[in-house]
Amino acid sequence: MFKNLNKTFKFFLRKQSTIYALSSGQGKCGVAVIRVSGASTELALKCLTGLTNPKPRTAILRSIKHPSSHEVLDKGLVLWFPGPHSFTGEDSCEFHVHGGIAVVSSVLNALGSLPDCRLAEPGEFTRRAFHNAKLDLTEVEGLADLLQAETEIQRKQVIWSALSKLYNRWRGSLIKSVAHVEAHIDFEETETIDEGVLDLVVQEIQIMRDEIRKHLNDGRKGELLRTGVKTVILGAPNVGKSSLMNLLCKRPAAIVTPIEGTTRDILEVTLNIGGYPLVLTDTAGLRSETNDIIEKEGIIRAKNSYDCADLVILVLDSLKVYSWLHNHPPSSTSDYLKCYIEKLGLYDLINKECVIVFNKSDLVQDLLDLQNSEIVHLSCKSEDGVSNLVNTIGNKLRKLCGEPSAEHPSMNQVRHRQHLSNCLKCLDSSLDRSSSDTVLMAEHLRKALRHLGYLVGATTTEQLLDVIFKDFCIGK
Ligand SMILES: Nc1nc2c(ncn2[C@@H]2O[C@H](COP(=O)(O)OP(=O)(O)OP(=O)(O)O)[C@@H](O)[C@H]2O)c(=O)[nH]1
Ligand SMILES: [K+]
Ligand SMILES: [Mg+2]
Repeated sequence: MFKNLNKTFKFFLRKQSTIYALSSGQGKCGVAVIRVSGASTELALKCLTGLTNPKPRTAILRSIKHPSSHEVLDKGLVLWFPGPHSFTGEDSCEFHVHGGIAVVSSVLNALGSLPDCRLAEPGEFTRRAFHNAKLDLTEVEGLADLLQAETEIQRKQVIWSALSKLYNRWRGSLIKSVAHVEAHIDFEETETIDEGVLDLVVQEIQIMRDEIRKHLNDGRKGELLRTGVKTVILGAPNVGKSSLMNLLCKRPAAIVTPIEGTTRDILEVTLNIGGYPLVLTDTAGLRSETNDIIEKEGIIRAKNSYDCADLVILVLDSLKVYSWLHNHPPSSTSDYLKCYIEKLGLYDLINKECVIVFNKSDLVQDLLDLQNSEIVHLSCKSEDGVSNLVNTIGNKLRKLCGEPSAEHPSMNQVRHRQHLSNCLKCLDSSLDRSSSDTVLMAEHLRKALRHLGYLVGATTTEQLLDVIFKDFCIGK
């Protein structure tokens, strides 16, 4: 078996060429960083800069020349990171050159002229770091998220090391449990094993199962933070939905006119409110009395967005509320709201997170008494009430996404949820006390372990052997 492993490993080494790429942003910039990784890195350094035996991790100013024409391409800083103490785990180096397009492409071409050197594929540096056990899968995902994180809280949530630590702790404890159950099975007859071992395993599995269950019940907080909270603006025609959208995104994204039924298509903008990512959708005004087929289609689309929304911003026209109240004494604003929601056909609104906006407050004399923190007065015209609206939305977002912290990392990947749910199912089966079959229990635990392994991208056989040898001193 080891012989085969060695062969595979050598094959892998032979296949690995040295890769290079521009790792700072594309286009004109002050300094560009070109990264090289792989076995021929040292050779590349020597051919381009004449350096032999450079001091590791130290910036050295050198002329960078083409290896065959010896033409000076640029003068820049060069850094050498011998493996395994580099990002990828391989020998690596960096060229910090002037950021012009011509300079960058001439250095890339020079590297390309060396044997075994080729341009890196997207993500290849990270993939090599993963292969060399510099990062586990959750950390790789974390790095990708970090590069994409647009808002402050998203950045905070990219606490992949915390997630990775948590998953690896579960995995470590499960590896131990599997090893203990297997040893129990193997040594049952010889009575060299303590009976209490099995009870301890059951206890540990119960604790882990509860922890994973709690982690899974986080209300999709991490995922929301990663993909953005789907927020839909809804209301009757002409109440000012598109005006509200434009006000929040600070540009005339949607068409606003005094004509009812202006908006038909779904319009989406991405926003950052209080550090939380938001995908805001403007929709067609909801009404049943229209014969316009385009508007009808718009209303169907609005209802569809409502169905998959995480947050609803319900907009009303204050002037209409005012006159309705005048004509229907002694009704209250909450009576109006009930009728309004019913008329729009939003029966299950109660099950959604919702912010209610009484718009066009500039048109009424006295503000209506609302007595509800989820309702805000607003005038899109005078912009009165905007900060109150933003705060109210911000509170909702905090409720939906939570405040991620390193102590309570939340799941940010659908993939994590799948593997963890599968793992949980297996743990439940392993604890099914109706059968006292330890062989079956071990089988369920091994399956659970496999799912945690998929999660962090690791195999388990060797670690299992480690525990078996360490904990039981087999062959002593
Ligand atoms: N006085 C006043 N007028 C407003 C306010 N907000 C919007 N309006 C006006 O109300 C009219 C309708 O605004 P829109 O933003 O197009 O309303 P809508 O809800 O998107 O309309 P539809 O897309 O047709 O359903 C426009 O003439 C706006 O200028 C406000 O706060 N005060
Ligand atoms: K309109
Ligand atoms: Mg509109």
